[in-house]
Formats: sequence, structure tokens, C-alpha cells
Amino acid sequence: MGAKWASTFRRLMHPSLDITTTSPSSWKYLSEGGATLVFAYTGPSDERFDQRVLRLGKNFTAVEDEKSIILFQTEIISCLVPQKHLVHMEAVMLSFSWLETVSTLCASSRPAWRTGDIDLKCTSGFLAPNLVSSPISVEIKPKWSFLRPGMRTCRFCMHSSCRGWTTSYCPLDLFSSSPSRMKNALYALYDSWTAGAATQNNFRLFIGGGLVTRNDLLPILRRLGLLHSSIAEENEVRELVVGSLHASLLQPESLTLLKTLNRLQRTLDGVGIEGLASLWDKVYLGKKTFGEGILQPTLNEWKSFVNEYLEHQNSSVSSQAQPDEVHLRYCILSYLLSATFKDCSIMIKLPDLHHNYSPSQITLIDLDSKPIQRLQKWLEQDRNIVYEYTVISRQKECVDDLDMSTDRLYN
Ligand SMILES: O=P(O)(O)O[C@@H]1[C@@H](OP(=O)(O)O)[C@H](OP(=O)(O)O)[C@H](O)[C@H](OP(=O)(O)O)[C@H]1OP(=O)(O)O
Ligand SMILES: Nc1ncnc2c1ncn2[C@@H]1O[C@H](COP(=O)(O)OP(=O)(O)OP(=O)(O)O)[C@@H](O)[C@H]1O
Repeated sequence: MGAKWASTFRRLMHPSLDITTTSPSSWKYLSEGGATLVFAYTGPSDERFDQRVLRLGKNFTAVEDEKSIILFQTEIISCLVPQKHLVHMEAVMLSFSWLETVSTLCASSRPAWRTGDIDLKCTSGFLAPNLVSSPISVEIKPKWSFLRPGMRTCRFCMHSSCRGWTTSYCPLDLFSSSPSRMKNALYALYDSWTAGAATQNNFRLFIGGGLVTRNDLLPILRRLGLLHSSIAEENEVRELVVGSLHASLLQPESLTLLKTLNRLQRTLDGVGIEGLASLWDKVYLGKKTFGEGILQPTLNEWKSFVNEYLEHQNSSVSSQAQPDEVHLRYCILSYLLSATFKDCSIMIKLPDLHHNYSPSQITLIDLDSKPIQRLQKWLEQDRNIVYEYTVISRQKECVDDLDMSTDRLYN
């Protein structure tokens, strides 16, 4: 056991911060996803909590415990993504009654369509830096950034069409490194956000530390003095937000991060879910259904996997092609990790709306490991998406500029 790992582990097993010493009302509901709820600290100044968020797991979801989540990020994800684009997380102690009060207090702030509640039985949660405490921050959940071999339409565009979403956002534009295509992607994200599709979660705007809707946007920008008095039209605000975001994503650091995310998603996807299912059949010869009896990887297994993956990446040696259990396990872990990167979000702190030159900050969040039991769900989901999409008469052609030649692993 390395010294760094041992000290991380000790801190995780014995979180020193007891959050129940703060008032539950000091934690303001900020946002949520399918598996967690996130609260911002708004209580009396306290250096342990100022500018921090608390992330709490939901019940009825297969979320790993906080210690495993943190170790997965500090020991595994940090080998693949530069630390400057990751949040530092810290475990904190919780109690049933404290969580119960937080749950009651936040009920009216949550979107009606979101299911699940705080898991009251959790004894620890985690703190992370508040990435939306600056005047303006944007969250983009970019989703799958590459075209699967043999496909003409990307997974996101097929999926949104099947869900009846009206959006022209295509992740391949966002990841293209082409300024004009990236700008189109940002306009598309912004426009579907202003169209008010509540369940579309690819774009969120935070102003003054809170989530805003299209209706709040102008008044809040004015109230916080973030808008020149000459700006009166919503369309002008659209130009300012997209322009500022565009400038921020065109900075070398942002472009490199987008390339890294694209390459991780693409290379870890490996043989794809169909390829994985057929590899499974070759190994088990019909004796086990896809994913049956499979165990969540341990931290050590993840470490070995990442080492092997990085070796293959740097030497361009492809993984062993024999259909044996070891190779199958490698491909499964690879796919599982790709699922994490396909579902993460990018948080961008914008300096302001009127100056596009100041440095912004770009961070990846939601890099938890996915439950291995989802393999069968992913197979069925992808088959359904492709099946439903193939009956559509006017299929979209997404453009994937695969150019990995200039994109080296950062480490
Ligand atoms: O399957 P997808 O692509 O729809 O992704 C799910 C997301 O749906 P989305 O397409 O972003 O609306 C879904 O997001 P929402 O709950 O819709 O915001 C979750 O992120 C889900 O992962 P988890 O349950 O939090 O581990 C995601 O599930 P996984 O595919 O990561 O298992
Ligand atoms: N460090 C942070 N600072 C500010 N806001 C955050 C932070 N971490 C998460 N959030 C907000 O909370 C939301 C939920 O967090 P997160 O994406 O980690 O949860 P999740 O349940 O795993 O999401 P999903 O269902 O999309 O996988 C994010 O979409 C974001 O809006």
C-alpha cells in the first residue's frame, strides 16, 4: 500500500468533519442528477464550508459509498485526467435526523420530475469546491463525443430523436475543435435550454450561485450588475453567453480537455456494447447470460486496468484478442469506465459576459464508477435506440473528425 493511498484511506475511514454541527438550513439546494443531490453552503462564514457544496446520494440508486467514490477519483480517474480539471473531494459525517431535516427543507426546491430522495441511512457524504459560486458558471453534459464504427448518426442524436427532444445539439460539433461547429453546438445547447425542455439536462446556467431559468435570466443579470445597460433584448444576452462560453472553450486548456475526454470515451468504448456481448458469448458459450454473476471491480482491479490501458495507449499495442475470461474482463472494465466519461459534466466558470479574454476555469464532475450490473441495460437500451432510429426516414449525418494523431495522453 503506497503512503499516499494509505493516508487517503485513513482520512476516508475517519472523516474529521462533522457536518451535523452546521444547521441544515445553511445548506441550500443547488442541483441534482439521477443519483445525487447537491447543496451549497450559505451559513455563517466558516472556512471549512465556505465556497463548498455537499453531495448526497439518493436512495434506490446503486451509488457506491462515499469512500469508494472518492478513492475511485483520487486513485483511478486522476491517472487519466489532469488534476487541475478535477475537484478535490472530502468525506464528511452525517446523521439520519440531520439528513431528514435537509430533505424536508429542500423538497419544494426540487424539480417535480426528479425521483428519489436523500438516502437518510448514509453516514457520510462529501464536500467539494462550489464550482458555481462565481458570478456566471455553465454546466454542459456533453454525452457521447464520437461516432461508432459503421454508424452515420451519433448516439446522442439518435437517443434525443427517440426521446422526442427537439434539439440541434450534436456532441460531435462540440468536440470538433472547429470554432464554427463548436459555436453551433453552443447555440444549440442554449436554444434548447431557452425552449424550456425541463428534462433536457445538457445545459445549465448558474448565476450568482444559483440555477437560473430562461425567465430569470435578464432580471438576475441586471440585478447583479452583470449586464451593460445597453443590453435590452434576450437575443443579445444569447450572443453574450454563447460568445463568452465559446471564447472560454477555445482556450488551449479547454480544447485539450475536450480532446482528452473525447479520446477517453472513444478508446475505452473499445469493442462497444454489442462487441462486448458477442465476446461474452464466445467466452461463456451460452452458459451465462450477458452480465450474469459479474462483480463490481475492486480498487486494485481498477488500478491494474488503468496501468494496462495506459501502456497500450502509449505503445499503440492493441489488447490481446483471444476470447478468454481475462480479456473479456479487461474489455468490460474498459466499457464501464467509458460509461463514466460518457455521462460526466463539464463545469465552466466564466469571468463575465463582456470580456472574453480573462481565463476561465474548466472542471469535470460526476466521474463516479458505474454499476457493472448495468451491462445488460446498456445493451438493451442501445439496441432499442438503434432499432427505433432506423425506422426514421430522414436520418442525420453526424461528422466525426477523428484525428488522434496530435492528441497524446497528457501523462
Ligand atoms: O443512459 P443515458 O445515456 O440516458 O444516461 C443516463 C443519464 O440520462 P441522460 O441521457 O443524460 O438524460 C441520466 O441522467 P438524468 O438522470 O437524465 O439527468 C443519469 O446520468 C444516468 O446515470 P446515473 O443513473 O446517474 O448513474 C445515465 O445512465 P448511464 O447510461 O450512465 O447508466
Ligand atoms: N462541485 C460542484 N459545484 C457546483 N455544482 C455541482 C458540483 N457538483 C455537482 N454539482 C451540480 O449537481 C448536479 C448533480 O451532480 P452530479 O452530476 O455529480 O450527480 P449525478 O446524480 O451523478 O448526475 P447524473 O444523473 O447526471 O449522472 C450537477 O449536474 C451539477 O449541476
